[in-house]
Amino acid sequence: MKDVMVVIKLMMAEKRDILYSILFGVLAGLTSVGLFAMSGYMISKSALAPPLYIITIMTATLKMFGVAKSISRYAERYFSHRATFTILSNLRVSFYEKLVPLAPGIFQKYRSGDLLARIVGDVESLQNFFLRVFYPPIVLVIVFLSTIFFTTYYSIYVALTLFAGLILTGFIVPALFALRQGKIDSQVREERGALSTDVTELLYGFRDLKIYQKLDGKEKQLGKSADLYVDGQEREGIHAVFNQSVNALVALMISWFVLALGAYLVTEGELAGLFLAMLVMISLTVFENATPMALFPAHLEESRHAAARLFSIVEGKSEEEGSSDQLSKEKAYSMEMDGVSYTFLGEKRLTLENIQLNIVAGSKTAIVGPSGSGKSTVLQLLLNMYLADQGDIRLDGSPIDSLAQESIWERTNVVLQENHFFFGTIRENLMIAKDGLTDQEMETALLNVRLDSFSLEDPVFEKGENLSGGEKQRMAIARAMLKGAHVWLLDEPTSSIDAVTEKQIYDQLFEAAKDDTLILVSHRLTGLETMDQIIVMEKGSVIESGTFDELMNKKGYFYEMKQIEKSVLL
Ligand SMILES: Nc1ncnc2c1ncn2[C@@H]1O[C@H](COP(=O)(O)OP(=O)(O)OP(=O)(O)O)[C@@H](O)[C@H]1O
Repeated sequence: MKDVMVVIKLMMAEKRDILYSILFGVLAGLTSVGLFAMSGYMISKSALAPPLYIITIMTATLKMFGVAKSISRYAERYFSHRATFTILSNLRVSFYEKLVPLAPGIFQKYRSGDLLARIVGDVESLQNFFLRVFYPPIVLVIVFLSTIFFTTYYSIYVALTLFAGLILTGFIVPALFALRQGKIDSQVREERGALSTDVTELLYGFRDLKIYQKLDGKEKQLGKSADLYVDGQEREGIHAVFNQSVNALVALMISWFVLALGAYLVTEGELAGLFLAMLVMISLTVFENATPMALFPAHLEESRHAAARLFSIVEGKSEEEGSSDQLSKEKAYSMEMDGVSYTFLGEKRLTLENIQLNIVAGSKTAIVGPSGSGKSTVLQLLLNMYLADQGDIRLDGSPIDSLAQESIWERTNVVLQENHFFFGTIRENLMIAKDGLTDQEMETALLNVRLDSFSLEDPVFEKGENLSGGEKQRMAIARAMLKGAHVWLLDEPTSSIDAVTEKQIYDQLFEAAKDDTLILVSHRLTGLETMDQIIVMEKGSVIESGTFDELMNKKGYFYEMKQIEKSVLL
């Protein structure tokens, strides 16, 4: 229920539309009852051949009720849907804001398809919360109680019958069906998550599945998930319609009972026959509002589950949480790690163990070591993408957890091993580096990374499919150069680039970063002579550090690696 309270809190931002929805909902309900009551009364009254002016007044009142009913029903739909869409949009924004600080750690816990199913599907399920759970019962109770109050004036017995009908169709019948509907709904949600996960797997792995001729198997699996989901939806639909039909049947039987009771009261002389048709019409109409209540528990359960599934992802994170200290925009900052250890979620072995690092502001550092030794993880920790399990990380002397994440990302030029490119043009992909970039700045950046054969108008396909590995890396470097921050975190930025181009790019890059702090993760050991510091990692630990000459003179691990590299290159 805690999660539903979060939704209610977000909903309350739309108080005005909620009030209008209730107000017009009540008006629509009352005018509808009034319209039918009047028509019932008019039929009986007309049979007694009243003067023409009475019939004219009654006809005019009937028309007035008809028009008022249509207008208020329209207004109710308008305000309730407007409120729903605004609430959904608030919900998406609030959820996204909570999700951002958790990324990319979130991908260790959830598969992307499942995340997508939650963000799209569960948020969408919550639209029923306001439309079908929150305000309709308020409207129903007000309309019903007003009608019952009106009916007591004519017959207390009919009023009591209507009251019993309200309890039966509004609460008892829906509660009887609620349990089974809840089970079906939760199955359908699971099936939706599974289908979404299978679809994303197939889309991401399409090429490899084709090459390894395993596409058929995956497609069959996807087909099965789709069939299960469709079957689930069918079951859900049938059960929902059955619930509504049973509720409608109960409502109809109560109207029959009102007719029989009314007829008996007329014969007993306790009710004027003139009002019998009116009371029956009232009963038929007032239950119109109660029939949708059959789905109330199902929608409530669905909303509760959807909210719980959604907020379980961001549990414990509130918007107020997080630090607000900022790093300086103007200058390069220092970075320190003191006894830092880190283990990936679900892993048993330590990924990083007791790391000591001291990166002086404005210095150039290389981190080298065999594949899997933890170099990239160090960069991720310095970016505050992952949180260290033990030890302290300080940026510019401040503990990393006292700094706003945004400020760290804003002050760093980052090139990771995998960089994302969006569908669009080269210009659009470069423009994400910084606001207000001019075409000339972007063209210079392309020239600096030797991509001047590209024009800013050239297309970029989804995930940069039409760019080679080296071109993608050069685009990523260009983007980092355009950002203009004073700290550089580069994770093997030129691994797919030929040696000549690599040298030219590094010349430009080191010139641009001459006063900045720079960390370069590299497999290659060439060109490290000018670095202020080289950190050598193995199996999650720093095993050596020093300048190029110091490490070569030491004749340790780095020296050995250098000898192997030389022998391979010769
Ligand atoms: N998301 C993850 N979940 C679990 N384990 C991970 C994850 N990412 C990396 N690892 C593991 O952590 C260890 C360190 O990985 P890391 O990427 O930091 O190494 P690296 O030195 O940068 O390697 P490479 O030079 O191949 O890029 C590896 O053993 C890797 O298997």
